[in-house]
Amino acid sequence: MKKIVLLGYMGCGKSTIAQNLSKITNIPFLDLDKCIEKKANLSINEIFEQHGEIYFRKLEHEIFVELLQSSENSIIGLGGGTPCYANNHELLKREDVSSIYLKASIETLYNRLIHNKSKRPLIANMNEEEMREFIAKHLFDRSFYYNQAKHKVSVDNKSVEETVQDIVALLA
Ligand SMILES: Nc1ncnc2c1ncn2[C@@H]1O[C@H](COP(=O)(O)OP(=O)(O)O)[C@@H](O)[C@H]1O
Ligand SMILES: O=C(O)C1=C[C@@H](OP(=O)(O)O)[C@@H](O)[C@H](O)C1
Ligand SMILES: [Mg+2]
Repeated sequence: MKKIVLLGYMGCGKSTIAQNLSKITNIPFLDLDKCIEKKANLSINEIFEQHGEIYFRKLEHEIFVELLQSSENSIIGLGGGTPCYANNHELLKREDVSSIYLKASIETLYNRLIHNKSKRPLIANMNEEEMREFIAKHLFDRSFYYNQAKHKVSVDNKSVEETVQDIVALLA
């Protein structure tokens, strides 16, 4: 049983690539954020608003562990913070896990997130200048955890299809 785990900062393409990689490989995909929303019956924003981030991180860890324990092969798209809490980065090293860091530049992340921030509570209320500064510092702080991944794929200036092909080649 193999788990292909996609990780990286908000906006690097985890959810999108997981879905497209699944189409090419016929391996079922799961988006951890979607699994969390289903379990809580709340959106990510509502979980942060009603219960706070610590509650979110606890749920995120519990469901990540649950997904890794299933006997099925799967592709799992993590949330941007998953590797950075509850020692989840240690789970990326498991024998049955192929962990892949989708590495993006600050510019790439900013350009993708500036039009996609409303459902991301950590940046939803930031203006452009605050967001650019936040991403730069937050990515730096988190890079230790992202670099625990077994593999790294740059996503800058690549189409979804090109990134999927990079991952297929990597796993061959
Ligand atoms: N290779 C790519 N090229 C251009 N835009 C992309 C690419 N991959 C993802 N996107 C876009 O970037 C945004 C964030 O993608 P998403 O999959 O939600 O990232 P994550 O799950 O890592 O936060 C979405 O609008 C998505 O359509
Ligand atoms: O970086 C983070 O801490 C988060 C990233 C989000 O997932 P995406 O990376 O899919 O946006 C989601 O888990 C939540 O908003 C927290
Ligand atoms: Mg996502």
